[in-house]
Amino acid sequence: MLNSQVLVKVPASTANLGPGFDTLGMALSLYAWIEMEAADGETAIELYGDGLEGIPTDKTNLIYKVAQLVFEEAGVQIPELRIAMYSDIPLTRGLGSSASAIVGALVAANALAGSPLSEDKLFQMASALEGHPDNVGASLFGGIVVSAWDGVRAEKVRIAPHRNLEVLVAIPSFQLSTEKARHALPSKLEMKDAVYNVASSSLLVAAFASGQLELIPFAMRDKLHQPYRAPLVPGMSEILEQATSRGALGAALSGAGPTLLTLVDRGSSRKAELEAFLLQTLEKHGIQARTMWLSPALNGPELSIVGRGHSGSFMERVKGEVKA
Ligand SMILES: Nc1ncnc2c1ncn2[C@@H]1O[C@H](COP(=O)(O)OP(=O)(O)O)[C@@H](O)[C@H]1O
Ligand SMILES: N[C@@H](CCOP(=O)(O)O)C(=O)O
Repeated sequence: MLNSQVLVKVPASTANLGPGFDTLGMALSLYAWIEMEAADGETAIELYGDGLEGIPTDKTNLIYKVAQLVFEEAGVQIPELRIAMYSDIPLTRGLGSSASAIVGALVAANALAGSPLSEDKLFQMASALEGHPDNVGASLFGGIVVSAWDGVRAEKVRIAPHRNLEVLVAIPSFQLSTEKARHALPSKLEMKDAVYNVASSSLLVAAFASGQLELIPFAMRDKLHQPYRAPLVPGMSEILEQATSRGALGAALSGAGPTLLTLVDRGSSRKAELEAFLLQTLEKHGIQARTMWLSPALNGPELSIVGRGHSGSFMERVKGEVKA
């Protein structure tokens, strides 16, 4: 049965976590909301929130296009849509905004069509659309997600994050597209660097799975992508080298950057020192940034079916002021 109007809250994500390039992802407590319904007239797309300038509000919009792929797959026709989106996830900063938009659109459109597609099917579609499964896996399943995609099929295992894990991100004011940061990568690697990353990434996954947070400083090191991306983010090398001596369990470029991510023990007494270190180091290199304390998000998308005759505005529903 088709639903009339749906609202989806979807988490941001951090990909790679250092050595797990295109493989590891963690959902973060920073969210985007997408509301979708069949439009009476022409398609209308409303964007709320800061920093969404430049995102198209016509049928070239990513959310609209992804929704149509779901309808095609499901064999239903809903060509005209009303879409509203509000997002706290900064765009093009390495916090998975595109993955959140894709996952939110897939889940919303599937719900609108009466949920004909399985969660696994949505994961396969999301991985193919994003081109790598790490961000979309985290946004879709929540927690820490280890995934592998061979270009045809993606498989994943979800790990519940340790309750003491906290996340501090430093988000530079400049944008860096994933596409540009992927172009900085070499086409060939030394065998010793590949071995280093297989070892680090495997150890990191085992540390997360077994709750051995004390292994994170050793395991969260990378020679596969971060050294090549460091010139794109002034101050990054210094932060990655020194963060563990300033109170972090580990530090990494978040996704393709430019955001820098540190994992922190929730009970640490050195949080203020670490935060100041991140901001001062970036500032020393001429980079304005803001910090945010986040937690791993334990769940993937939260879906509400907005009943007919509902009252209130989209933003009131986002803020939970109106019961959907
Ligand atoms: N809600 C959205 N609606 C439409 N397009 C979006 C939305 N969110 C992100 N995008 C697209 O994704 C791009 C950012 O993706 P990307 O470069 O991978 O960075 P990141 O995913 O790290 O924020 C934006 O420039 C925009 O084109
Ligand atoms: N594994 C990808 C992750 C990109 O993440 P994003 O949040 O920057 O889109 C990569 O490192 O290129």
